[in-house]
Amino acid sequence: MMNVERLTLSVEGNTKEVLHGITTQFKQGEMIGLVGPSGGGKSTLLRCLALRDPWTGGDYSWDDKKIISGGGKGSQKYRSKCAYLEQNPSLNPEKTALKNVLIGQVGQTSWIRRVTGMVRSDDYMGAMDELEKFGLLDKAHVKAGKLSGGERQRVAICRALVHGADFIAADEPVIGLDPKSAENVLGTLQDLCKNKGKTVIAALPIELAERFCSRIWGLVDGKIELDVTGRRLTESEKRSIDLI
Ligand SMILES: Nc1ncnc2c1ncn2[C@@H]1O[C@H](COP(=O)(O)OP(=O)(O)OP(=O)(O)O)[C@@H](O)[C@H]1O
Repeated sequence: MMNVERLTLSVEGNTKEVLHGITTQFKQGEMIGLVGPSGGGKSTLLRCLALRDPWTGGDYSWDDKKIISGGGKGSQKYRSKCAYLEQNPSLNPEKTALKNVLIGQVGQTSWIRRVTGMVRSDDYMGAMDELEKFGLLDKAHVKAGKLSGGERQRVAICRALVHGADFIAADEPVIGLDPKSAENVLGTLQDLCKNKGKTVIAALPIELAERFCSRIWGLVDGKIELDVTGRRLTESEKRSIDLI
């Protein structure tokens, strides 16, 4: 169980509060769709939950282990358990899919590993196994710059898992993908939650959130105004969070 208490995030020298004391809980195996109007704070919340941005205030615990107390960013040990997937995954276009997976993501893996590129042979096997599971074995030696959007996103998911992610925060992970690739990526994330006990929170258009997620958070003006499990939103709920 992840417990978020009074999460606040201020920017511009603490003069502008973007997240206003969010308190919530989520658990392993959940896939949560984050919806809401533009500028409501979705990306900011995802970055905070994935320990990429320091919290201005609040407490964060996982299974009763305190990760953040009164603000801050948490330790590298926990950061490596979280992955942050961007719209456009930041892969090195000159390196192969395999190498990108092995080296890891900024924030999730240590800089030494990324600078030296040093890997052990069992890391190599683990990465190839994971690429195979995602149907990317034939792309392992292709440079990331030559992969399609959906393939790049799946390489990024693979990379997150190889480096031990239990929690994936995804910021509009399928924007710009064709419907089939989008389904493929979201199906992959759904499967990780249902069958591997991973936790995913993803900013998504409402139609996709309703189709793929077990729970929906409506974020408006830095607050979770709606929290619905196991069903679609009603018209009046959609209206209440400015979606229609
Ligand atoms: N570092 C920053 N400096 C100044 N303002 C910021 C910063 N980070 C976020 N904001 C502001 O916080 C608000 C929330 O931004 P955020 O990107 O989290 O919203 P969002 O819901 O993801 O929007 P969108 O759906 O358009 O991507 C916006 O008004 C944004 O301008």
